[in-house]
Amino acid sequence: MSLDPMDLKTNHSAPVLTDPAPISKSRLGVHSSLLPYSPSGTFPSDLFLAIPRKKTGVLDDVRARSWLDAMKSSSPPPKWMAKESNNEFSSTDTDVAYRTWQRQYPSALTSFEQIVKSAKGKRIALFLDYDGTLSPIVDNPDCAFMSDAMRAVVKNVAKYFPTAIISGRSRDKVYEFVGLAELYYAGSHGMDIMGPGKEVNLFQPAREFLHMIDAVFHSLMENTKEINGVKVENNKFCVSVHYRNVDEKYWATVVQRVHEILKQYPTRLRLTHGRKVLEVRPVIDWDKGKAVMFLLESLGLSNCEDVLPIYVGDDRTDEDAFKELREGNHGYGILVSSVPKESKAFYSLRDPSEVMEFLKSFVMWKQSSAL
Ligand SMILES: O=P(O)(O)OC[C@H]1O[C@H](O[C@H]2O[C@H](CO)[C@@H](O)[C@H](O)[C@H]2O)[C@H](O)[C@@H](O)[C@@H]1O
Repeated sequence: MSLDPMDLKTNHSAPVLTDPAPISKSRLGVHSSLLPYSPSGTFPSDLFLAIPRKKTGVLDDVRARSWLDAMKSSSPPPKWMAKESNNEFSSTDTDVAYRTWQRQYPSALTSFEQIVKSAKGKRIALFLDYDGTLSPIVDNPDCAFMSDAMRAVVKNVAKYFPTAIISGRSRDKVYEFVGLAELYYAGSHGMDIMGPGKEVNLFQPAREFLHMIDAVFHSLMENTKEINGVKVENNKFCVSVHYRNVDEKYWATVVQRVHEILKQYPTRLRLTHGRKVLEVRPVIDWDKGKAVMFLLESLGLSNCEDVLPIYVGDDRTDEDAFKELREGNHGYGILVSSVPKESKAFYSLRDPSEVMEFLKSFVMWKQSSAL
């Protein structure tokens, strides 16, 4: 797995890039998929037009500048610069730092016995993130394929435990990558939930944003098209703007173009920051954590006493699920990371290959306990 520089920082080091005007509490719990979409007010009709921009290229907005800072602070200096300033850690230092970190976030592999002990008499529900968890991080998001071996293991594990894939990707895209009809899928960071079988929509809390997100996707495509390396991905209820392949000197331009679009929707859309990606999302009180709780409820597994939910993920958006489980004293979050970082998870795994080992262990444990 390629090491993502973003991992070198803790989750708390970068600002949270959210819109300041969250949805009102009165809408909490309301299935807004049941509400009609109203294109009034904040939805400009001329979004497909390129937006006139300043010639200077200097970021003129505090918020846009803080986005850029977050992108930069989550990337290490180039190797030559690190060497010159004597900043380069030896691999021994890195190993020591990782082992020290593991005291706080023990390996889920070495703690496997402990995990299954606490699962005794309980029903386990598995929640798996996709990118960086089931598939390695790669330069081209369209080529983030999971291995056949991983697919076989996920298929096996789903025979014994209800299993859901929770991803920032569109549900269709992640379904296409995973290809297992027997799973639950929550795409768009949990905003598009489907049950096993063919097209069983369970919940789409951001349905009213569908047209807006689509328009923003096209505007972002238009407004970033001349920036080399940018990739805009339509995730149905959110949009990803990837800058992994953009020269760092153009990151400010990426931010500026995203900001130009986003400021048209000051109360409707917000920006979050993932692994070399900016993500435009609706302002609704919904995230991967809420999706997990929704799925547990739908599965009739929301009784904490006899259910052990386990969530495996690598990204900031997975922290919402870790937090939900930790605060509800409800199962375990497992962070996938090959470098130390702060998390609400309980355990850790280094990379997707360790995730595969962990899932295999579950299958073996279940098979042996059925003998
Ligand atoms: O919730 P996830 O399943 O982890 O999805 C999060 C984002 O993953 C993808 O982007 C990331 O993986 C790409 C492929 O390895 C990588 O090129 C990119 O830099 C990463 O940010 C996906 O493309 C995004 O849409 C997801 O939101």
